[in-house]
Amino acid sequence: MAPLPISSIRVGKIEDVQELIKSKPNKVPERFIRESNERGVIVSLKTQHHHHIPVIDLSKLSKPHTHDDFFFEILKLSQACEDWGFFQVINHGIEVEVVEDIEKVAKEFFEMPLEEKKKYPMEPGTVQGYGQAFIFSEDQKLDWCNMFALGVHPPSIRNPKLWPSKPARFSENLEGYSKEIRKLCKRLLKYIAISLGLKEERFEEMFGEAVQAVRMNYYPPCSSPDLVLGLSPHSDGSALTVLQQSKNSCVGLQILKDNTWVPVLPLPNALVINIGDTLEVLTNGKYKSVEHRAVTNREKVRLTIVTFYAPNYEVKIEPMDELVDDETNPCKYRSYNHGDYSYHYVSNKLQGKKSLDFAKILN
Ligand SMILES: COC(=O)C(/C=C/C1=C(C)CCCC1(C)C)=C/O[C@H]1C=C(C)C(=O)O1
Ligand SMILES: O=C(O)CCC(=O)C(=O)O
Ligand SMILES: [Fe+2]
Repeated sequence: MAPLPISSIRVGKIEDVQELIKSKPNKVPERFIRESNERGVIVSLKTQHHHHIPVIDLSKLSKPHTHDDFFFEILKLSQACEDWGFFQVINHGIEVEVVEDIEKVAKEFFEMPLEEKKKYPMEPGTVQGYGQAFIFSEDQKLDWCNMFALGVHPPSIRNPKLWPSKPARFSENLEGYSKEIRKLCKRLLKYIAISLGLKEERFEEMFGEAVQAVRMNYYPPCSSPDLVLGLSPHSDGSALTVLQQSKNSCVGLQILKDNTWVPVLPLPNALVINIGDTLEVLTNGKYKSVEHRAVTNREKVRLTIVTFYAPNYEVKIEPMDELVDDETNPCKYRSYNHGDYSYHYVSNKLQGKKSLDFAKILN
């Protein structure tokens, strides 16, 4: 996947949000202020009667007591993927230390002086390194967030110069964490295949050497959270995304359901999973990639660690034959190469589900 030509992109000054609040804690620069229709309203969990995203107990799938337990959980999973595009997993089997260790080094990374973080810059037109991704013009609004993103697997997508030497255990912890998350993604894809009535290796065989990337999002507190967004609305280009919210995290992630922004309540020791654009295409729209965004709050920092898991760039993507029926369920997306979609995805600003127009067959 070739980077964009840097010389053609003028993005203006991108202020570092952590530095901004140190020097002017009560000021929100114009470039962060959203139009009134897109502002991040914080939806209180106490006063609103929300439905919450489904919770899947993975121990019921890996060690079911009965056949019924297994199939009930698979049914819950298929409903979660169809109706929500999001769910949380509990009893996922990843050791608490692995989850805590990555959070610790991520926090330490963001808390280092700017000069140190600037050694790993995200250049305009690229998506790896420290900075703000998906900015392509001088008048584009900025998110109230600092990001650090790295390609992890296969090794060919890594840029070793961007793997930081400080904090000391950053790379070691990220390697360990990524191995565990990769195993989890493979397991989830097996269960998702079963939920679709497919053989369990279907996705693993199709994906080849899957691409895996990580993005750490650090949302500093904001004096006017109602004017800004932590992260613009988007769907993920991946097949699956795994999101870890920091321990004792406040609510920040919201998903768009029936035209309402629904907050995702952080649960202890749970991971949030969402269906990406690639699974939406493969399932011919049966499972949906759902638009989501992050909002900020006045008091607390929020940190999330997000893994994108996707097929190898060489893989041809198209709705699976089993999920297409010319009469009752016609094909909604064209075939394309996953590398081309990745390039398209990262060369456009985050804008709801717009990236998927790339693949839609318009009637
Ligand atoms: C919100 O999405 C992203 O930040 C993102 C970026 C992923 C990537 C890196 C950080 C480095 C290596 C390449 C890659 C593009 C995977 C989303 O990635 C999605 C988009 C596609 C397409 C995909 O495969 O993952
Ligand atoms: O930080 C969050 O809550 C959302 C992050 C996210 O959606 C992303 O990084 O793609
Ligand atoms: Fe996302």
